[in-house]
Amino acid sequence: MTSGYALNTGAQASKLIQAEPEAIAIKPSETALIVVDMQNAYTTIEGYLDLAGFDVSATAPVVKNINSAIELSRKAGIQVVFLQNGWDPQYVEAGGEGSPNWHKSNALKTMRKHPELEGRFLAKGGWDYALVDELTPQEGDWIIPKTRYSGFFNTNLDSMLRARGIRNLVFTGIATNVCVESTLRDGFHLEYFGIALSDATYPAGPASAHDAALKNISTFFGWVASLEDYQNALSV
Ligand SMILES: C/C(=C/NC(N)=O)C(=O)O
Repeated sequence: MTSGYALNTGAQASKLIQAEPEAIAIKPSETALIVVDMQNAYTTIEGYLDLAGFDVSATAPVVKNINSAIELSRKAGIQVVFLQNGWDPQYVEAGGEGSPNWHKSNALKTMRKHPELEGRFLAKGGWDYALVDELTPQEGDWIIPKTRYSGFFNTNLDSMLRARGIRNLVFTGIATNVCVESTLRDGFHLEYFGIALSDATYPAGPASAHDAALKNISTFFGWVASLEDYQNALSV
């Protein structure tokens, strides 16, 4: 009798990704592409990061590279996972003064400083919260809402990955030094192998913040590859 569910038999060939500090082998069925917070807030002029004073002028090539990574992943049978950051429109999920998030979130701080922006940043249902038009999830992709920097914190991400035997996480998205790094680090502590794509990620802050985050990842928490490295591995 067939149950209608596909079992992961583990018979798939490994793909070798050239990466820093060394090449890493992944099986597509045991790998997910994590697309971190590709929302208007982080990517688009007039979004949160832009209005809070961060430079988002060079995000277009990153969006294009993420699109390529998504298409390559879907073709290879790699699960695509969109993370989406934000809170309910009343900001209850953001935490009040008793939460460090209330004190450190530049979105909340900017809205407090400019009351005319109140309710605009990262509120579920709004334009700022929405994923960018260029990266629309398709059937079979997962969308995981989150309320803090790490995609593992207070979400179902770990159990959803674990249930499918997924052990490797390829990271794209914004920001390299905040939500990408936070999620990759939490993944490391949960025994996931994290690989950040250097040209499919973008910082909140200067290029040096991007470089430092990638250096930290390749030295302590995971691996760093380029989109081309990912493409080359999957095409073999
Ligand atoms: C600065 C920031 C980064 N978020 C992210 N997606 O990396 C924020 O959410 O305030």
